[in-house]
Amino acid sequence: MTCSSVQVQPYLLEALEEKFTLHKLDTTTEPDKAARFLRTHRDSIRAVVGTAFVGADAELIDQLPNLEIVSSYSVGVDKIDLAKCKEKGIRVTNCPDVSTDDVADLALGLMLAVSRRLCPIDRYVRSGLWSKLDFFSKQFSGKTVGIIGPGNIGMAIAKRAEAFGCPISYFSRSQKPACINYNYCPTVVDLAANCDILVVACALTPDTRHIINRDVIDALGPEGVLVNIGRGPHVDEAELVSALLEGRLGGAGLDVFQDEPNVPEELFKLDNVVLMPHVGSATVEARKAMADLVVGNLEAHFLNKPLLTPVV
Ligand SMILES: O=CC(=O)O
Repeated sequence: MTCSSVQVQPYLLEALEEKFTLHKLDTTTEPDKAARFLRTHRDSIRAVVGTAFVGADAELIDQLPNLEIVSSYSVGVDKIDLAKCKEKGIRVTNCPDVSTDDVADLALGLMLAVSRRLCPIDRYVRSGLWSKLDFFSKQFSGKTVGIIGPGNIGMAIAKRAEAFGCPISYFSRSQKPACINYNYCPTVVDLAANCDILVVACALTPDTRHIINRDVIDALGPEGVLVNIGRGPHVDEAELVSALLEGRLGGAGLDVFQDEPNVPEELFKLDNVVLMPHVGSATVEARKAMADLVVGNLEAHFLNKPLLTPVV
């Protein structure tokens, strides 16, 4: 089995080591080392454990002739070549549901942090500027929240925002019966034009890449806030950065970036932006439950039992 060890809890590594023969592919080291690793282990590897950052692309899959399953320590499976897995009969599992509350909590945290300017005001206090600080911020309660992708996470965000008295609008390809109390917008531009805070909560697919483009940003406007807890490539980052620098967008709360771990440096000097290092699901509780699913899926596969959370 191979495991990308970036951002993996010791708990998961220990469980994998106890139950399987684990080879750790450290993707942060030089490419030569990774190539050597694959040459050494390619024939014995029957399972890959991926993460939200490193999955199994066509190149990796092609190098592993005996690969049977990719068990991802993530909800999103955008780093796995699903078509290739289907074609080769390789099973794929992910970790749905167990981090929904934590990701939704972080989305609300980002909305509150940007609206109430929590980070810059905290910095003023720490630097002894209590009496001089500009402490005014914008109300969050009652603001219209627009959700792109009313799936499990999107609905958990909506439910929390409703408790703050926020009317909810949403965009998805079709109207959802579960969203009967929410306002449906048939396009993302329409949604952006009709909300104060726009949240990206959909899966990353070829259709949703750059779903936040210049037109959407302009429709959200200089008072609008963008929150992204989805994936970096959902947003045209160059457009986002210029809109923020030019004051065409009111603010942003970002947990994900186009080229992680690289964050556009221009954002560092902006007080209306809150930056997180892709940690939506990174609570001890959620990551433990995710680790249990990764191991449970692998055990089920090797015992010929039904997978717990199959994707393919
Ligand atoms: O981004 C995190 C995940 O997909 O679990």
